[in-house]
Amino acid sequence: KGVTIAKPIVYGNVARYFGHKRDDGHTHEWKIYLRFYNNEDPSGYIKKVHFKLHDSYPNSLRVCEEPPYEVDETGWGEFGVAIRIYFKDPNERPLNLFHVLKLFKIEPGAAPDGGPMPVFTDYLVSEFYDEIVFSDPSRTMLRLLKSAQQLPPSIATRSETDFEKKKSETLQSLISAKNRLGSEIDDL
Ligand SMILES: Cn1nnc2cc(CO)ccc21
Repeated sequence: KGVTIAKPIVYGNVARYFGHKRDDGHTHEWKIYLRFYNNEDPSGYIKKVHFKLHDSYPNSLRVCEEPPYEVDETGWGEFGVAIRIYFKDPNERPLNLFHVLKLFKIEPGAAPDGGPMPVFTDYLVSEFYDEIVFSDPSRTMLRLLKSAQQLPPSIATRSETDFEKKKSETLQSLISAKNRLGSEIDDL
């Protein structure tokens, strides 16, 4: 019968340049986050979320026991962050995601030697859309997955990228490309 439930997620980071280097060497404040699409409240089926920062951060393993699943920090460097999602159903293995913290844009060829130049833009977003797919979840897990409610829309939970707009634009470009290709084939 094979039941699969897909839960759309968005994860990534936003970053803002202070405008200068602070005495402690920090140049940016940033937030790394895991959000669920349509602002769904996953706390019914998610036990906790771990964010493993660079080892040189004090207590580099940050744990979120409830939503919002995010870490606010300041710093100067970009590095990989391991995100681990633990589910309430002990039969569901924890899920690992990986996100490279992005603080600056790279302007190719902007450096004096023609190489890439990191540019400190005021505000930057680096986020990705993905899905958690549950295959044949247990009866209890299935109930929890289906009963998830929506969270009250708060500023914090609004995703930075308008994925609905991106989705329709992508669909439109695919349709026009298909038509163009079709007419080219007709002209052959
Ligand atoms: C790698 N990185 N980038 N920014 C950082 C800040 C700290 C805390 O002072 C530790 C490590 C950091």
